Amino acid sequence: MSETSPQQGAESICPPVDLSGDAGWVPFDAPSLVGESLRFVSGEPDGNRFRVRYYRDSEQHLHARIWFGPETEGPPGHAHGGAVSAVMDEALGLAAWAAGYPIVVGNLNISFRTMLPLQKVVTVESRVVSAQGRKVMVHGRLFCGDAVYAEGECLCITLPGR
Ligand SMILES: CCCCCCCC(=O)SCCNC(=O)CCNC(=O)[C@H](O)C(C)(C)COP(=O)(O)OP(=O)(O)OC[C@H]1O[C@@H](n2cnc3c(N)ncnc32)[C@H](O)[C@@H]1OP(=O)(O)O
Repeated sequence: MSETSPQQGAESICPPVDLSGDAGWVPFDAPSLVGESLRFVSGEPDGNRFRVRYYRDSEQHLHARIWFGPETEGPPGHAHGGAVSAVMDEALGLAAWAAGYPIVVGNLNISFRTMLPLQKVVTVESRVVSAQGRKVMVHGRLFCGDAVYAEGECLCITLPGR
């Protein structure tokens, strides 16, 4: 018979982090646009996985301020590539929605440029670069200061009837 020690299942919650936006950014309410379904990345705003806030700038481009917590670990002390990809999938897909295109992601190419240390606040910036027929291309970059951690090219496909 196994017993649970007091430490097990009682992982401590990391302290609050500053996810405030740049001057001129306006908070973007993703659930009011796409519903409450974005729980995988955005669902635990005070947890130890991801903490995310979305903003739009004066040109309506979507930005995400994101903290990668200890539960996103891949290589020791650094974020898992899947965690980075999940963030890019959500942020770049949401950028298309925010631009007026009801889409799902059809193809996502990520270049991992630099290993991302855990418990760091970074930014994802995005641009809808083209829209032809049902295909909407969104480019994005995950960075902090001069350090670029990942770049993404996201082909979004509009859903008929939405
Ligand atoms: C709610 C807010 C969510 C925002 C953040 C979350 C983003 C996500 O994670 S979405 C979930 C992950 N994505 C998915 O599950 C999508 C799964 N795939 C599908 O459902 C379908 O393949 C779908 C809808 C993308 C396309 O299928 P379908 O509607 O039959 O369209 P289809 O005719 O195949 O393709 C339409 C056009 O897109 C192109 N296309 C589709 N997929 C791709 C692809 N992977 N690569 C290149 N081109 C593609 C086709 O070539 C076609 O082009 P054209 O019009 O020039 O002939």
